[in-house]
Amino acid sequence: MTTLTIWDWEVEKYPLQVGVGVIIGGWTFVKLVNYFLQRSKLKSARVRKRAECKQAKQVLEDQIKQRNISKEVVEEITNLSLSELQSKLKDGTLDVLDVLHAYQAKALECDEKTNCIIEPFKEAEEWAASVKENVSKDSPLFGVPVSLKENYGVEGYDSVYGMSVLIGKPSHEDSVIGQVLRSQGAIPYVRTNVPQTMISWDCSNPVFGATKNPHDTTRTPGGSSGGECALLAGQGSILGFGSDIGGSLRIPSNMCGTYGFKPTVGRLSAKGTHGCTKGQQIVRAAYGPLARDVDGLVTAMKALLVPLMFKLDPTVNPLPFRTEVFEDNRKLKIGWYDNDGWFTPPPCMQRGVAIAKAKLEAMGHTLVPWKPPNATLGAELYVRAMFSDKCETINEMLRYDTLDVCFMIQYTMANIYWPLRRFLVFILHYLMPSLSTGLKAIAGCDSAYDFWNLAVAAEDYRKMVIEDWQSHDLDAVISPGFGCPAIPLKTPALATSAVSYTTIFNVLNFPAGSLPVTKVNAADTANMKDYPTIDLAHKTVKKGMVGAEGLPVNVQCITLPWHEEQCLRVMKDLETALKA
Ligand SMILES: CCCCCCCC/C=C\CCCCCCCC(N)=O
Repeated sequence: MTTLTIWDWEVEKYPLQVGVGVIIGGWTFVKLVNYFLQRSKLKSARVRKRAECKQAKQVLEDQIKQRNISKEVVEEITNLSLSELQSKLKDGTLDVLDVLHAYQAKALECDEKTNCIIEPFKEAEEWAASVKENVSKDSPLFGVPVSLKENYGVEGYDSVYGMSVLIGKPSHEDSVIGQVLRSQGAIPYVRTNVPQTMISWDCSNPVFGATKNPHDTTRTPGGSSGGECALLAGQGSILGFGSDIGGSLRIPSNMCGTYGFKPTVGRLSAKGTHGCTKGQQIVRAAYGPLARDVDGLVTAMKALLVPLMFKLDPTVNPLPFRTEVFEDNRKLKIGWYDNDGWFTPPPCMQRGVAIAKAKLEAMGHTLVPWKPPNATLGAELYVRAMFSDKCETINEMLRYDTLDVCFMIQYTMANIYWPLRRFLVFILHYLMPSLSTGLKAIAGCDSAYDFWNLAVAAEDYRKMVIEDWQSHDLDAVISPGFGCPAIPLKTPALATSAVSYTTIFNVLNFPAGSLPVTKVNAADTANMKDYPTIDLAHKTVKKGMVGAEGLPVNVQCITLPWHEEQCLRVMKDLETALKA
């Protein structure tokens, strides 16, 4: 009888070992082949998607060339404020199509510099014609071109947010915000870039690449509504719409010197929008406007808070815009803080608050020191909620994908094996306490029981902060716009702790807006010599501040839930005082 030998093994002698070996080897081989096949499928999808979007931009560019619209006209139109543009569209001095064409041209110019646009809407021209035909000139957004963050669903377009697995899965309907905007005469014309997963304050992904800051293209525009703010700051948009689950409307506003407003969750509809944390209900995403001035934010809120939105999405609070609250001129008691005790912002951010405080005081308001108690607990609750599923939803989506640098640190921290995590949490507690807290919190929840307790802890935290706020009889609060101004591309993930200035108002679900107050100056950078470098985040910010002169510095205005109009009123007062 002949003996079957495999690599000198005699099968008859070791049948079990050989059998197990063949099964394990075969399984590994199949898994590996599948892994590489899936990866290459996703790579092809990315290549195809990029090519399609590039082609759509090229088609638009060719149309713009044919239209022969002069650079002067483009500048003239795109330099108008929203209220100027509205009145010229209304009285017919400007035509809806000319305005659209000017913004399309300007948007492509911005994109060339910052890579802020994913793609133009092919139907924009058609939509503009329909507005001219069917929408009254008295409608609040008659003929106003608007840009949309990529996670707003638009029929026929896929919302990918940097996850290749979502390519080729288009939305079947428009978001409610998109529908209301169009009913009010607005014309969506481009969709803008975001960071992979949108759980990052940078703005890059493996599908569309990195968006850059128009003030300094070596720096981040912030995120996750980074494409929107880069476009607004470059005058390529007059009104944009984004989302905010940790500062995504306010962080890029701070980095790009634009205006952003995050309402209470449920004031504006989330229906028809996308994101990978939809199942996480402790800290929910808010949707809101981005603009070039406070009036732009107010116009957008007024245009959206209408019966059509309440009908299309009966889950929102049917509260129309309360103009009497926005226009009230009662003097207010406003709390202020420039350090939350969790992350030390650089001097420019503290100077921004000092400027805002002085301006508001000069207007007759009373400013008192106040900060949300226990910012460390606020940060911990935020991270634990965001990763309460132990990152499984995202892990599943990214299984065969290329990981972007903007999400690499969060991903790695969330996926560390538990014995190593425990060890690192213990060691880092003595070396870098905030990183230790973050690493512990990012482990998420072990059970539904654990998740319920987290929900209770978040509720208790909200109650405690509201009580403290009310015991000081505050109408509003001002704070740094973020933990730092724009830092170099690819470095935000190393300074994630700086998000505590914005994430806290997502945990609390308070309305919060961001507006520019000043720019980084030479004294600010010189004062960095005393800046603490206690951990990686502070070190990253200190390094990032080199050469930061001229970058925008924003402040945040915050009010209690559902007091959007009062928040916008404080922003308006501050803007007026700054411009005086
Ligand atoms: C708030 C404290 C951060 C502790 C640092 C360590 C853990 C990092 C984990 C998650 C941070 C998520 C940052 C989200 C920024 C999201 C902006 C947005 N989409 O609204």
